[in-house]
Amino acid sequence: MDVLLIVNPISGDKNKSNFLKFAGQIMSEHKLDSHVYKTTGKDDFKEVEQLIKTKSPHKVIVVGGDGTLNMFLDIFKLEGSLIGYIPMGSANGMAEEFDLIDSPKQLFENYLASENYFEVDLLLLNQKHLLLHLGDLGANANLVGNYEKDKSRGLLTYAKHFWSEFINLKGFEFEIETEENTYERKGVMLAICNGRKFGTGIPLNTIGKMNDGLFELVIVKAVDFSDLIKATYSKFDEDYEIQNFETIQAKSAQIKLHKPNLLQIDGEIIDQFDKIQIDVLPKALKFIK
Ligand SMILES: Nc1ncnc2c1ncn2[C@@H]1O[C@H](COP(=O)(O)OP(=O)(O)OP(=O)(O)O)[C@@H](O)[C@H]1O
Repeated sequence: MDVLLIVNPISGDKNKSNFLKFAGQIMSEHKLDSHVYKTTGKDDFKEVEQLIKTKSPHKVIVVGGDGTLNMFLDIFKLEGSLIGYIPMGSANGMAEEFDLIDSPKQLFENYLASENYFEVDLLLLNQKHLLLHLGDLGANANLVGNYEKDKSRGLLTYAKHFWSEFINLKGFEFEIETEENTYERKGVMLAICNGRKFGTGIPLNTIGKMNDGLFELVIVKAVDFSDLIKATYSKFDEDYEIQNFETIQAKSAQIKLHKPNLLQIDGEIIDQFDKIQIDVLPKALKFIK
């Protein structure tokens, strides 16, 4: 198969029917052997795994938020298709990271036309969970968790949970052991970064590269948390705003928490953990450029 197009119909509350019509037309004009898979939120991994294993698509183009891309990492990494990502979620950290500024239609045409790609590392957490972009423990994960549980969506609901988390910021203690050192620390958030920027464009660290075989752990203390908010308004001034965050770069690490804490990966809540082993899977994915 030439192209498998995976679309999350609900991501970002965005209507994708125009885009789908356009994509269908272009693919039939080019006489491409293609298939469109719309996610349902149930058994998507199995369905896509089956499609990829039986049809071996040359390119897989994913339309949705970071969470949609994350759903299929395990199969993408095994089968080695070229991946095109079209951001249409509510928060699109990967779009910021890859600087995807073209419209969805333009991106789709670019991906069909190009055979060039760049390779990207993945992080493996506790031998089980794949992280493409950013994960964290503490304040932000709690915020994502409370937002997900809320029946209402949208910016106002997000703001409500943001303030309740911000007013009740709770520090937690943890130990980080890397190949080189052991660190005893306390913070309100511990970020695990393959990339550098939140979906809003807020940079968490300035040294991360997604293909260097390394990751960054960023410790955010209560006083620094307000910097994160300030940084929202000055996202172009990376070096100035985030100079306070302690950043530990490593090839592998183990985090031990004194008490279990909620972990979010690429915007999705995973579970509570008191121990997290982090390893890098170097150059595990091929993204079309
Ligand atoms: N048809 C569907 N109905 C409901 N949920 C779905 C559907 N398809 C996918 N999902 C869910 O969508 C999530 C991924 O959404 P993604 O993060 O890409 O978009 P988003 O709009 O940015 O999300 P959010 O608003 O939660 O941040 C996954 O948890 C997946 O299970």
